[in-house]
Amino acid sequence: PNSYYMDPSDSLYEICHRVIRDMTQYGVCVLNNFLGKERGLCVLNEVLDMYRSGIFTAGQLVSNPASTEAQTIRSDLIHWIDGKEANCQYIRQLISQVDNIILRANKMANNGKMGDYVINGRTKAMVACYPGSGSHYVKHVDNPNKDGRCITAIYYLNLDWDVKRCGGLLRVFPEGTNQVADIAPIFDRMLFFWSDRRNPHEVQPAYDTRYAITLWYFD
Ligand SMILES: O=C(O)CNC(=O)c1n[nH]c2ccccc2c1=O
Ligand SMILES: [Fe+2]
Repeated sequence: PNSYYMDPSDSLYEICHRVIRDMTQYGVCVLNNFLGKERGLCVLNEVLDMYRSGIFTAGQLVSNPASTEAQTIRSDLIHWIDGKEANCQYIRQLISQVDNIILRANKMANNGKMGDYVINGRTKAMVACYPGSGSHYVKHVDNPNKDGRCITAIYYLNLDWDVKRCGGLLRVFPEGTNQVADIAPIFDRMLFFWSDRRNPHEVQPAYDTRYAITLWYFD
């Protein structure tokens, strides 16, 4: 699915129409320039301040099967927020913007269902940081066993991210095709995909600090 470059003049209607179309056709939707540079930078700065304050919890330790020594690579570091915390006003605005799109798209989609779901809630926001040095996330399905999560929404915050230099590519392996969707975690990019077995995906080793904010919507 070629990603869509948003324009500040895009109406909520147009954005939702695009989300519905891509989710229905590909199960994946990419929106670039989601908040615009200024507000995107405000969100990034809130995340950087959070990270520097050290409240992120240690990610899983993954032993590095490739190497012989028992070197372990720390993978994702995460922190859950509901957006009402202090110094999170721009993250809160991001969350409500995504809520508006999902809930409106849900209404607009045929018979009030996007896919086969009637979305009625979401998780808190998970701020994730891959601290470079090869940190990655092995191929997985977010919701393999019907835990209620149906849409994964990820907002990327990485300025001047060059996958050739920094790695950290998100590769989605949509079920039923040998086509993969390669999504670079570039600044101000918004990504939606079905959370279930239709979209196995992996985060390839990152060699720079890589930030993202994820929301899971459930029915
Ligand atoms: O950052 C990305 O591009 C994709 N990211 C993921 O697929 C992803 N999926 N599930 C998780 C569960 C716990 C902590 C981090 C994660 C995580 O980064
Ligand atoms: Fe995932």
